[in-house]
Amino acid sequence: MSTSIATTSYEPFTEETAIAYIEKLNQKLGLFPAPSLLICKEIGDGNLNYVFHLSDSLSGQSLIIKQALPYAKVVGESWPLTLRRAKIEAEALQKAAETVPSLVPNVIHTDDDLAITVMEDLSDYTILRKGLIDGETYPNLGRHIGTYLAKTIFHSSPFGENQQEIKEISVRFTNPELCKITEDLVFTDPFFDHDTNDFEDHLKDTVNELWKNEELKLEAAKLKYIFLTKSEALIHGDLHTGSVFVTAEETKVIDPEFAFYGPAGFDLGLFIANILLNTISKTAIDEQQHSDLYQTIIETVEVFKEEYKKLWQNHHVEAFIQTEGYVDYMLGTIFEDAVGFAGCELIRRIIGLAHVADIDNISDCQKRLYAQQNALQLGSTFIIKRRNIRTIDQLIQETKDVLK
Ligand SMILES: Nc1ncnc2c1ncn2[C@@H]1O[C@H](COP(=O)(O)OP(=O)(O)O)[C@@H](O)[C@H]1O
Ligand SMILES: CSC[C@H]1O[C@H](OP(=O)(O)O)[C@H](O)[C@@H]1O
Repeated sequence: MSTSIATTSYEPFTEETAIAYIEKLNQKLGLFPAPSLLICKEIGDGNLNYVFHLSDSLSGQSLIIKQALPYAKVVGESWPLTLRRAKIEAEALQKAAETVPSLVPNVIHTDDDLAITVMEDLSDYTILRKGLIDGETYPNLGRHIGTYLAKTIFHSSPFGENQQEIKEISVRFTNPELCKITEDLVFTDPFFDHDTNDFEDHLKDTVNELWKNEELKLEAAKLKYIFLTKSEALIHGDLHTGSVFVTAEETKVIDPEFAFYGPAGFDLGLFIANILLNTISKTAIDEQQHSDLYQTIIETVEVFKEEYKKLWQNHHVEAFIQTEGYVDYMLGTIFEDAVGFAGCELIRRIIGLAHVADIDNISDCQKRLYAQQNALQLGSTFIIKRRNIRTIDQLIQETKDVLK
C-alpha cells in the first residue's frame, strides 16, 4: 500500500520523527499490539540511505524503515540523488514478491512523499558479505540465488511476459540517475584516471598498466554499451553480497533501488564477482583454494539455467520458444555478458569509489596487495576472454589459474 500520512513534504527522519511516524501509521494499520512502546535506532551501513530499526519493547515485534536521502550518503550533499529511488526499490521488491516471495522481504507500507519503505525486519539474518568474511557457509545460497535470478529475469522478459505489459513496466522502472552511477562507477571511471577513483599507492603501477591496456578498454567499452542499451529484463541492478541477507537455511535479496530494464546477465555477473572477491581475499590470507565458494557459484549458475529452461518449456508467450537451439542461445549470451560484467565489478571494487570489506579489511599490506592484484588480473581476464569462457567450469578454471 502506498499512502502519505505526512502533512508536510519530504524531511529526513530522525530516530524521534521515525517513531512519531510509525505511531501514527500504527493507528491506521495496527502494526503493533496496544499498548506499545517504540524504540528506534538508525542502522544504515550502505552508501546511500538511512535505515531505521523500530522495535516495540512490550511485544518484541519490530520493523524497518528505509528512507532515501536527497543525496548519496557516502559522498554528502554535493552528490544530489533522486528520492524516486525509494519508490523504485519498493516496487521492485513487490514485483519480485510476485515470483519469488520467499526470497525478498515483505513490504508493509510505502510513502512516496517521504521516500520511505516500511518493511519486514530481517535482523535475525546476516548480511552475506559479513557472513562470508566471518567464514560462514551457506549450503542453500546457490540454489536460492539461481532460482531468484531465473524467475525474476524470465518472468519480466518477453519470454515470460507480454510485450505491451513489459513496455508499461519498463516506464515505471526507468531509473536514469541510478543507472548513471553504475555507468560511471562500474563501467567508466575505473578504466581512466578519474577523480572518483580510490586506490592504494602500492597499486599505482598496476593501475597505470591497466589504463594503457587498449584491448581491455575496447572490451570494457563494449560491455558498457551492452549495459546502456540491452533492455532484456527487470534486473536488481546492484546484486552484490551486501544486498543479500542469509541464515543457515534462508536467503533474502534486499536493496533493489538500482532496478531497471537492463541486461539479463548483469545480476548474475555482480553476484559471481562478489563471491569471487571473498574467495580472492581468503586465498590471499591463507593461500588455500576455497571449494565451497566455487560450489556456490557452480550451483547458482546450474540452478539458474535449469530453472530458466523449465520456465521456458512451460510458457508460450513467444512464438519461437520451441525453436531448437533458441533457449541455449539465450542462456549462452546471458552467461557471456555475466562473465564480462563480473570482470568490470572485480576491477571497480579495487580501483573505483566503492570498495568491499572482503579486500579492504585484509590487515597485512602484502596480502592485501596480492588480493587486489589478483582481482584486477581476474577482472581483466573475464572481460577480455568472456567469449571463450562458455561454461561455469571454465570460469572456475580461469579463476584457479589466476589464484594459483
Ligand atoms: N529489512 C531489513 N532488516 C534488517 N536490516 C536491514 C534491512 N534492510 C536493510 N538493513 C540494514 O541496513 C543496511 C543498509 O541497507 P541497504 O538496503 O543495503 O542500504 P543502502 O541502499 O544504503 O545500501 C544493511 O546492510 C542492513 O544492515
Ligand atoms: C555512491 S554509490 C556507490 C555504490 O553504492 C551502491 O551500493 P549500496 O547501495 O549497496 O551501498 C552501488 O553499488 C554503487 O555503485
